[in-house]
Amino acid sequence: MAGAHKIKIAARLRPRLDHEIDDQGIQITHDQDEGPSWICVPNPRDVTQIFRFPITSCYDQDSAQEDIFEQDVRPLIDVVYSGVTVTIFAYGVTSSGKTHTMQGTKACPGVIPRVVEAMFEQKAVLQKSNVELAVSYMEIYKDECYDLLVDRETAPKLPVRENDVGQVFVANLTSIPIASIEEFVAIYSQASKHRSVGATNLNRASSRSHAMLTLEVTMTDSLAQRSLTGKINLVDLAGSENNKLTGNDPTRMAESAAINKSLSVLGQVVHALNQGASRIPYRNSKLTRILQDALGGNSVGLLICNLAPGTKFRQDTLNTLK
Ligand SMILES: Nc1ncnc2c1ncn2[C@@H]1O[C@H](COP(=O)(O)OP(=O)(O)OP(=O)(O)O)[C@@H](O)[C@H]1O
Repeated sequence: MAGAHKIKIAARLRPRLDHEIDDQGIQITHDQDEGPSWICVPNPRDVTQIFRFPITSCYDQDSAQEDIFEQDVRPLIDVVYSGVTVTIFAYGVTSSGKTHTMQGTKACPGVIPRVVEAMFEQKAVLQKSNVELAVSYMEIYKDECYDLLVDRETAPKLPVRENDVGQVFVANLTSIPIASIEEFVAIYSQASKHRSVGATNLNRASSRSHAMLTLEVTMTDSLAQRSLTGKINLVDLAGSENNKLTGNDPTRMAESAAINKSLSVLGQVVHALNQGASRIPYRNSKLTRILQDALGGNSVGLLICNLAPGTKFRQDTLNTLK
């Protein structure tokens, strides 16, 4: 799906919110022909200079949840069912629209509910008895992994291990079989409550951790005695941090350092993969270490850069796009 690139990059600019000034700080322009769209950001130090970033999959303020799903996400469902691991990330500063894009609302469902629906639709098309779906859900907070499908009060930090063939995995992570969308919704809403309980206990907001929801499909051919497993990881990344706004609170500074380090390593990994580099720095953060198999090999990735409009986000937008 991504041509020469292992990880496709898409961008989505959210609309201006009611309390925000309409200063048209960040713009999207389209070429007349079929070429890429351009995200245009004035240099904060010299507004006569405009940085232009070409992005093939570009969604402007008026784009709908279904646009991004139909164009960039739905084609990946078949890829998952062919036994491949797919990972979709939402990346961007706080309030740029990551959660809206991934989760959405009841009226405007985002990537997660649409993926779940499409996974069940595809299951119904295939031989039902031989196809099983399971869900797991975890978060990475300050470079440690926590299971969101267990009670947060007692949840231990989960260790990251490597198996005999060098595959990295999170040990003891709960995986629950799901037979219907309703079952998924019940498990997911309970897990989301765990996440907010954890947030209160640890004095943090949920956007200060990375949340990874995984749907795994196992297709068993009993005659041939073989099974095939495909996976889709849906990752709502922590908001990238502007250190100037973080203040001197030691807890916040430690969170901020962990978030920025893991996001910067993710950026380096995506860049190295897309350049075909021989050394990929997966080991430099837990996020990329866990996703090592999901990012490399035959896996497929989609990184959605969420952008907030307005002049005050210019520097953050430049950091995201660079
Ligand atoms: N495409 C969109 N259309 C309409 N409203 C949007 C859109 N994207 C984001 N919003 C609104 O903008 C606000 C911020 O969005 P959201 O909470 O998704 O940001 P976020 O990047 O997940 O923030 P955080 O990092 O703090 O979790 C919310 O009120 C959301 O409803």
